[in-house]
Amino acid sequence: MEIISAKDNKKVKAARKLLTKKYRKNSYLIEGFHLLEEALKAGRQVVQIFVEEGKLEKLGQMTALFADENSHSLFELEKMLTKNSDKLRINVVTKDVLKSLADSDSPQGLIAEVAKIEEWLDFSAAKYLLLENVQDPGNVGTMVRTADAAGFDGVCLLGETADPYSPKVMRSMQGSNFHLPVVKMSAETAFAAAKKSGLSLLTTTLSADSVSHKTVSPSRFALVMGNEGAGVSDLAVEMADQLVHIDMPGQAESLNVGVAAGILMFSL
Ligand SMILES: C[S@@+](CC[C@H](N)C(=O)[O-])C[C@H]1O[C@@H](n2cnc3c(N)ncnc32)[C@H](O)[C@@H]1O
Repeated sequence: MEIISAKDNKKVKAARKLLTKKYRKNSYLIEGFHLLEEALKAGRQVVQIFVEEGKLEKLGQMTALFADENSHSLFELEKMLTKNSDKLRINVVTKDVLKSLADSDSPQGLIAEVAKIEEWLDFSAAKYLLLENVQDPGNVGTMVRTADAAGFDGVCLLGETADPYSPKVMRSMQGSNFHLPVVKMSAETAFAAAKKSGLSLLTTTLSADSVSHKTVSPSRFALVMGNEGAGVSDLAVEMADQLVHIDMPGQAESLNVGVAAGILMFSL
């Protein structure tokens, strides 16, 4: 198999072009074997892989572990790997080329292009996290990961919330997006649908009419977290069944949104 090195200027350029958003319709990039493993476990379709030279065998071993007849994409991947078919593109590159193609400084040996799927969320389960205009990718990814860890049933990204497919959000989700639905929606649709399905809308705000989270214990709820600067919208306040805050005995004006969400997701 051919190995693309930094000397193959044209090929490196072509690879970079393939990975740019413009040339990827309905797909996104992940980095590292761990995230590829999570994507494969979730049965996602892998479109192409850039793997560091010397790590092809690791890729083969890992994907072979997942290959089974119930998982078409994994089965295909394994078949492609062994038969070197051109359907799934596997590009072997030198370490420095991989680094130059990656978004992060340490892509951990691999970049994979994964096809997007249509995700759906109907609010029929017990616990949902709604992020309203949360802009920091690290905050968004961390909250999705925490929602997964705390056993939430889905996360809605409302308004101007950071794109879940951006490399930074993808990295900080650490594969949790493969465990629970992460869906973009308008705030109006999400609040109305959550309430219609009988969930209590718990809006976090530091306003004087909010109550301490220790006093609320809803059985099914949607928790609304707000923007890092402006907090939640007026609509989230109007539609709320309960306005809640975490008591802060110290002098800080507010908590980081990811920290507040973490406390609430593990205590409500
Ligand atoms: C930095 S705060 C926004 C502060 C904004 N000035 C306000 O009044 O809401 C960002 C988000 O973190 C959450 N948050 C921060 N501190 C909180 C607290 N003590 N209790 C509950 N949520 C909190 C809320 O979701 C808030 O919208």
